[in-house]
Amino acid sequence: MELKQLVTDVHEILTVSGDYSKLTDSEVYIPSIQVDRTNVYFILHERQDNQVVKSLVVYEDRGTIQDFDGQETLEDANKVLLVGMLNEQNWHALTKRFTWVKPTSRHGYKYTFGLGDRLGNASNAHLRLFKGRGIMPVLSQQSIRELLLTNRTFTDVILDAGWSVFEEGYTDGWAADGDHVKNPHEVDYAVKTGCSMITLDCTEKIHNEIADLTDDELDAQFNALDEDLVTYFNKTYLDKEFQISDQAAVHFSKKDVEQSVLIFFGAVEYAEFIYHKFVVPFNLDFEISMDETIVPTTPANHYFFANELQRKGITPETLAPKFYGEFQKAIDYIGDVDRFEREYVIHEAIAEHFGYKLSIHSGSDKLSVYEIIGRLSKEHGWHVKTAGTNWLEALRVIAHVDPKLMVELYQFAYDNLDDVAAFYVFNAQTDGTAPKPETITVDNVMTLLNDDDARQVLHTMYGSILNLQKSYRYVYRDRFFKILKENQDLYDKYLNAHIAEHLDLLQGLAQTKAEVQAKYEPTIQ
Ligand SMILES: O=C(O)[C@@H](O)[C@H](O)[C@H](O)C(=O)CO
Repeated sequence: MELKQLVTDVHEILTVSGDYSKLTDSEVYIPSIQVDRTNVYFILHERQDNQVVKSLVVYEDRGTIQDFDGQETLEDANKVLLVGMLNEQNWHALTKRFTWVKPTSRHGYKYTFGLGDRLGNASNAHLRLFKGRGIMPVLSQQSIRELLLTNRTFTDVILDAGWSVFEEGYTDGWAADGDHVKNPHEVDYAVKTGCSMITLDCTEKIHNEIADLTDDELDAQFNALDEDLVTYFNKTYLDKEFQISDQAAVHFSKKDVEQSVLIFFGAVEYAEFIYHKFVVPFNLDFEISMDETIVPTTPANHYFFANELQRKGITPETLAPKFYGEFQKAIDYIGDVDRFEREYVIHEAIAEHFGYKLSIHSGSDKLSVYEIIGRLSKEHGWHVKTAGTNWLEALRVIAHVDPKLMVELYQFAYDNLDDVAAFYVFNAQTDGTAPKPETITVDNVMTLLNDDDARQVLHTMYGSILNLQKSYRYVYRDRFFKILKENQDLYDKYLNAHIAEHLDLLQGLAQTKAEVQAKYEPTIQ
């Protein structure tokens, strides 16, 4: 790029008083322009080999610009024009000048939505969709499992999202979720790399095996606890009914008390430990999740958990119970929707009573229940987490642009599904109903992205696909990213339709799955 031309661009920006629509240089990405007195910052988009190459342009006082890392600079009177990469040093320098570029707590935002961008190239499209929607995007939301499988770090994830925030000029606030962190080591890592939020996954502290005990065995284990605990739990809960709202009450039978204690109390104590070690000292936005366990969280379990947390002085920002029915990855809700609604009313009342919001995990594609969640949590707010399904939208681009490659990817994913057996639990893994690869051709490959079982196979196999090597070279990764880079507009269109379906239902802009599908899906065929 021509530095003198960029100085001319800066002067033009400074003279047009905020109306950038007629800027001469079309490589200046208009949403990114920031002017602070006579300092100017923007992202330059240069087209090379059908791809957009992005650079940061800074025009600042000579005395202050030093903390940026420039590849090229040019002096202009008492100013310096600098062109640099979208790297960590430059992002930190920008966050000192524009606080909104940094992730922040969800506290005070009524509706928040986790986007889980596994590839680091979906946030621009997401931000364009979220502008003006009144929902805070948790752009950076990755589980430790995803980091391991994609070979990324929390720093990579935050930087990818943070640069998109700057590029799109998104000043309304965004968050970074260290998702499904399970032990102090992982929490520490999330906190120190700048996550504004953690999701403490209590799975390993939840004793599912208790649910299989007979009544006598349950009773014996409960009564083997120290006497003061047994007395306290019985006195507080046994045969008590807690009226938590006009519509909702929670009653504790003997079994409810004993199961709640033996299944969940260890997790309560663990949450207390993490709270004092990390949440308070680092002023973290705190979510507690118990969704990836085997036993559903009954209303009694949920009330018990929340009440014990409150007794310890802990109010998380959000809490994710395991709701009735199945929230499997990358497909719609499985279960009786009416019963889901009846139980959701009680979970919502418990959350409101204790002062936090419900968090809906594995939220991608749960279009059959979003109208319910949006309606019942409208007053108090909600947090919904997608489960990395932007990856499937990326595969939709591959299927569209290079169907032969997509046929190959599916064959590979299908044949190597054991790779993810230790990471994910899902139907398609076990029931053998996923389409047989020999039935998939370049002509029907697109159907994979709309087939539940095929979606699950592809959704979970991202790590194996991206990291497969032969002779020390990636087999798919480079081709995959090249296609995405060359077709970012198509990818953005798919991303937009996918997430917009969720948001419209949650926001009450549509009432049924069929309605949002009819609205968005014809646009992505
Ligand atoms: O694949 C993952 O580990 C994540 O996408 C995970 O499913 C996600 O963070 C989640 O659980 C959201 O509910």
